[in-house]
Amino acid sequence: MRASLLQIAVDPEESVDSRRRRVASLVRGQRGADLVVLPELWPVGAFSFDSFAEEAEAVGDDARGLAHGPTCEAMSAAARDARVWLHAGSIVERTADGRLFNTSLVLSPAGELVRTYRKIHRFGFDKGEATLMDAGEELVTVPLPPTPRGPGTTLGLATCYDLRFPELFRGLTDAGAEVLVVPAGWPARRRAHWSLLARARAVENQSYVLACATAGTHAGVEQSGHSVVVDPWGEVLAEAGTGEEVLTVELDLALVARTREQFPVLRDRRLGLTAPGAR
Ligand SMILES: NC(=O)CCC(=O)C(=O)O
Repeated sequence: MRASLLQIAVDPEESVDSRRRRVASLVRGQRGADLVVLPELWPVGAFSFDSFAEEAEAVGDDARGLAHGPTCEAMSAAARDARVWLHAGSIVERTADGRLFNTSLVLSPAGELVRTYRKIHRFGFDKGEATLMDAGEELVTVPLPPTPRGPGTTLGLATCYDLRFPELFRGLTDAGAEVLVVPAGWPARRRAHWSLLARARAVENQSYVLACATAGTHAGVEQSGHSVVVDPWGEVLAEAGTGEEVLTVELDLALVARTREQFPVLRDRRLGLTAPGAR
């Protein structure tokens, strides 16, 4: 499977509208890839808390006749034109009852919104995202069908701060995920954590990790960049620098099963142990 990660620069000089148009054209340029991945909250910026409410968008539902917001519309058209599966990163979703979520969108090569994932672990402790948004409650996997180039696979979805919670990734692995996709807006000052955790999640789950971050500086927070693709053995297949960049990588999907068979660490788990006296 050919995957392209688009590490998008989010800077205050560019309006949300023009970034949306620019990113749509970058996605259109990825024809030939099977899967394209964008970062977390790239339209508005993951740390632009003051703009969350203003830039919040509806997530539509064709079956119920509910219109899509502008990012979903633009990404749907771009996925269709490029004929790629598109993990369009995340947007600020506003629900009909006015709540906000950090919601990832997965679109098919026909431009159909097939799944959404609402970020489960909100970042900010008692500030920012953690106070402005509601938390998702559901683990999400997305089956991708085989292509003329190779077999199908199952994506497991997580977003940025989720990377610090191994139990979420183990849940995705138990649900069949083989390729863990992590859009992020990760600050440069914690870049060492980002790289370490992306490799850790790949090694412990014997899965590919596609971790796609933003570049640039917004709301005074310099972004890490360093999007990275890690294989199930923990090898870094490709890593971006700090600027806007496209990483294109060929994934040998059979390596997931081979690694799990040859080094069956997942089979050796001891579940249900408790400390003496624990209730
Ligand atoms: N947008 C985020 O979730 C940021 C996470 C982060 O900065 C960290 O975990 O460190």
